Amino acid sequence: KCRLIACEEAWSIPEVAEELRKVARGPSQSSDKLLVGGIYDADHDTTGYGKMNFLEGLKDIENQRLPQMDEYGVDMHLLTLTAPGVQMFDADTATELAALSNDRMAEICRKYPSRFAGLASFAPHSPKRAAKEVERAMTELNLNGLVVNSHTNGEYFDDPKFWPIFEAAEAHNATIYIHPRGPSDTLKGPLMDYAMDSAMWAYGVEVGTNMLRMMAGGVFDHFPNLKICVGHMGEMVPFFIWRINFMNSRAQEVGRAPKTKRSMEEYFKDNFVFTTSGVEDPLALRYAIDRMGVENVIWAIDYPYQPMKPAVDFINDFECTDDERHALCHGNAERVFHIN
Ligand SMILES: COc1cc(C(=O)O)cc(C(=O)O)c1
Ligand SMILES: [Mn+2]
Repeated sequence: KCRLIACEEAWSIPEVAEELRKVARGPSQSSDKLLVGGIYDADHDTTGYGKMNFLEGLKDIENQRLPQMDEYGVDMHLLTLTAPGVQMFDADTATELAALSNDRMAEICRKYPSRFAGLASFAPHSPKRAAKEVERAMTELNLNGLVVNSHTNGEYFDDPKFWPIFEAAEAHNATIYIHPRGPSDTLKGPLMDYAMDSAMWAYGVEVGTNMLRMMAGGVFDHFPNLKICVGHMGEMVPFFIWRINFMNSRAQEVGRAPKTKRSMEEYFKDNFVFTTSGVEDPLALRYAIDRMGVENVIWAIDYPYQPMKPAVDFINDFECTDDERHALCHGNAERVFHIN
């Protein structure tokens, strides 16, 4: 039996849930408010999200999560503070709750060192304090990397204001997992109907847009050793990478896009890894492995938003070599997230 480490596993704490409940009742116009209302203010839910009641599963470790991990043979969950994390709060509240969440996460990892690892949160809208939290998380708390939920207040990671965070991440060999959230105010336009604001479509557009802005904006020329992880089979980028590369190269030639030292394909291959979270499609996985290299592909469940058993069956039934299985199921995760 292959060791199974699931690498996009959502979790939350009561203090963050309570703060999100206040956001749900507040004036925010963020596209995330639908989901936040449905999950954290479900008794007032007007959006239908609440019917899927994820909140118990998010806060739980011992009652459901661990027993299911035992039942289905999942050795570890790499925990992340679930989207939108602390990014809808003011910078001070966000900084405080990120630290509290990281402390709680570290406690769980200390209590169950062979079952849980964790990605630390930070407040991107307070970059200097975020860089300090990165250092604390990676040294004092001994956590396994970082997680952030794409944009903050509509700003993307090609903006140099965020670069102190990348400096700290690079210095501590901390991979940053860029997880989705609803589309920013400038992106959301036609995405707000038919439930397209959610994981069905806009989540991928939001993260994919952030990824391309980073690659085309030259972030990896400034931070050549920065490692980014994304979920959902690479947020559509692996399928589109030929066209992205061709059109960006042409844009650079005619001066429409800034010159970069390396190509979009090279940045995606060298500075990104991605997980299978929420895309349980064997053909998509086989393409991703063959196109981007198996060392860049990591198995994940996306619990509790995806049920655990189908995601385990998906990877156990996937046709691959022993080396590929080793890489997908735990080898890549151990390397990228420093898991023993
Ligand atoms: C933060 O809330 C989420 C909701 C869902 C969903 O299935 O509705 C999926 C994800 C996710 O893909 O991580 C996150
Ligand atoms: Mn997720």
